[in-house]
Parts: sequence; structure tokens; C-alpha cells
Amino acid sequence: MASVAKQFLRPSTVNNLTKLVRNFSVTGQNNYKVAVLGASGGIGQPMSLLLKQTPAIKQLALYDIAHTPGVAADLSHIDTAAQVSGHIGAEQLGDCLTGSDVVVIPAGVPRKPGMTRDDLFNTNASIVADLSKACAKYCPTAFICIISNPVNSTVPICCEIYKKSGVSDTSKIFGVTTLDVVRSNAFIAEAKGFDVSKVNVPVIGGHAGITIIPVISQCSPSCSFEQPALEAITERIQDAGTEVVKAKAGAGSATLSMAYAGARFAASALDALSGKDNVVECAFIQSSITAATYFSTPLLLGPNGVKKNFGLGNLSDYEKKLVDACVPELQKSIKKGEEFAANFH
Ligand SMILES: NC(=O)c1ccc[n+]([C@@H]2O[C@H](COP(=O)([O-])OP(=O)(O)OC[C@H]3O[C@@H](n4cnc5c(N)ncnc54)[C@H](O)[C@@H]3O)[C@@H](O)[C@H]2O)c1
Ligand SMILES: O=C(O)C[C@H](O)C(=O)O
Repeated sequence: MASVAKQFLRPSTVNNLTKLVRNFSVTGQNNYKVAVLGASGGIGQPMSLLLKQTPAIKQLALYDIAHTPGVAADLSHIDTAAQVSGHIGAEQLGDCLTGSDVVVIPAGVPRKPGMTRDDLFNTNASIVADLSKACAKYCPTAFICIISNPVNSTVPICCEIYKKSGVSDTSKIFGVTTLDVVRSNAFIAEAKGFDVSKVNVPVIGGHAGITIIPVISQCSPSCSFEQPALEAITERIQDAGTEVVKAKAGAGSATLSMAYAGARFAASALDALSGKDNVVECAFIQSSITAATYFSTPLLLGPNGVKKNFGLGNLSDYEKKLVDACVPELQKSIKKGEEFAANFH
């Protein structure tokens, strides 16, 4: 199989706001409705700011259980085309979602020091299940971009809730693992002295600890590390979320970098919807690539979701060992999500 790196074109979205706006000024018509669920949060607010500046968006619908009228009023004063609406509380969720083409979901609580992402499950599982049920009802054909942790369980929850709601097509439900790609690009560019805007590292697996697998052997431009350095940078990427949680010392987890990564993935979804070619992102989706029924790999996105799953590509022996260790961990998280959804009403 040809190396994914050759097929894994740098996503159409880019590494700074100006290019992001220019990128959509070229390809995006002012056509689409994007909803953000959890829009008042640490991720939701900066991500909504970035989305407000995307010409392809004609309506930006902001939903939360608190503060959304203020966030919407604030953003609506920005002189860009997207019309902003604020929606607060369950009775306004339907209006927020109806007609949405892309829904981004950062709703839920973040980690504090000493917690794992799985420790968030008891709180965030029901939040994501409720919001998934509403998406299945009001915008069943939208791209659903789940940020809320634990992603390795919340994406299966969303898919199962869709099926329970009578929506069999779950092919546009994505776990947003873009921050792992963004981090890998940044850390490797720094280590190798590369121009970071030209670095692309596929990240496969899931979004927690050892399930995060940067495929450095497929890095573009190509690079290599001695084994100790390779293990060190791999572990830094796997633990990067915890690095931020510790640095924030109880004030939460990554928000600004996630807002950037979430806006990038949403912009790629809009690119795909508009029919742009070569829209490639890694995301956590239902998958038959490994024994885990959900797995993140590089995906070619199109108007109907995934056009092509590039799979694992050629892995090094080290990366194959990482995948072997990842799969049972993923299977446990997936099962936990599916069992929750089965009992959710
Ligand atoms: N996928 C990733 O790479 C990634 C990266 C960073 C953070 N996260 C996750 O994103 C989530 C949000 O993090 P944050 O820092 O923005 O948290 P935050 O607490 O700052 O914001 C969360 C927002 O969700 C809202 N909310 C809570 N329940 C809701 C509901 N039922 N409906 C709608 N909105 C609701 C809250 O009011 C709040 O505004 C966390 O679960 C965090 O772990 C994921
Ligand atoms: O680490 C966290 O809890 C948030 C997020 O998953 C991250 O990777 O930053």
C-alpha cells in the first residue's frame, strides 16, 4: 500500500486565520449553517470567533445552557458575513440545529489535574447523548464533529443514539482528533527545525493516552529519530493534553489550541460539503481497519462524509506495536459508550 503520506495531502484548511479566510474566500460560497453546542465554553467561544470569520458560513448558531445570548451579541458585531444566533436551554435547541450542515460539539466538562479523560464519562456521556438525540431529530444529515471527552466513548454513544433514533446513516459522525495532528506537527517541526506550515503527521487510533498514535514514519517532509527520541516525542504527543491540564493547574484543559483545531476540522467539513477536492483529515469514526470498531485514520472527505479511508498505510515495527497496544484500550472505551447508549432513554 502506498504510503499514506503521499496521499495525505495537507488539509485544505491552513495554519493561520488570514489564510483560513482567504481559503474560503476562494472556495466557499456563503451557503452553510454551522451550529456550535457548548458555544459559551473555553473552547466554544474562541472556536465560534474563528468560525465567524469563515465566508462559507451564512449562519452561525450558538447553543449552550448558559451565556449564549451574550456570546452571540458580541460575535454579531464582527463585520463578516455569517449571521450569528444565540440559543439557550433545551427548548431552543431545535431552532439552533434545524437546517444545520455542520454541528460542532464541545459541550461538557473538562479535566482537572489527576483525572483521566475517562473520568469525565459519567458527566459528559449524558450530555453528548442528549445532544446526539437532538441532532438525529433536527439535522440527521449534518456533519457531526464531536470534541467532548472521552472521545473514544462519546463518538460510539452518538452513533448508537442515532441508530436508536432511527437514523441508520452514521457516516458523517466524526470524533475530532485534529488537535493531536496539530500538536504532532508543532512538536516535530520544533524538533527538526522544519517550517511548521509544511509539516503533516498522520495521527491514528483514538484520543486518549496510548490510543493516540502519531505515524512519524509517514511524516511529510520525511524525518527520523533515534529510538529513544522517537519514543520520547511519541509519548509527549500522547500526554500533551495532560501537559496542558497540569499547566492550567485546575483551570481546565486545552481550549485555544482546541478552538483552532476544531475550526480547522469544521472548515474541512465545509470544504468537503462544497465539493472541494483533496480534503483530508484524520478523525475517529466507525471503522473496519482494525479489530476496534472505531478508529482514527486519514480520511478523504466529500459532500456525503467519508469518500475514502486511507487506512494505516505502511507502519514501522514500532508503530505496529503501538497499534497492537491501542486496540484493546479502544475496545474497552467503545464498549463503555455503547453500553451507556443502550441504556439511555
Ligand atoms: N477532542 C479534543 O481534542 C479535546 C480537546 C480539548 C478539550 N476537549 C473536551 O472538550 C470539552 C469542553 O471543554 P471546555 O474546556 O470548553 O469546557 P468548558 O467547561 O469551558 O465549556 C463547556 C461548555 O459546555 C456547556 N455545556 C454543559 N452542558 C451542556 C449541555 N447539556 N448542552 C450544551 N452545552 C452544555 C457549558 O455550559 C460550557 O459552556 C471537555 O469535555 C474537554 O475534555 C476535547
Ligand atoms: O486532555 C484533555 O483533557 C483535553 C483534550 O483531550 C486534549 O487532548 O487537550
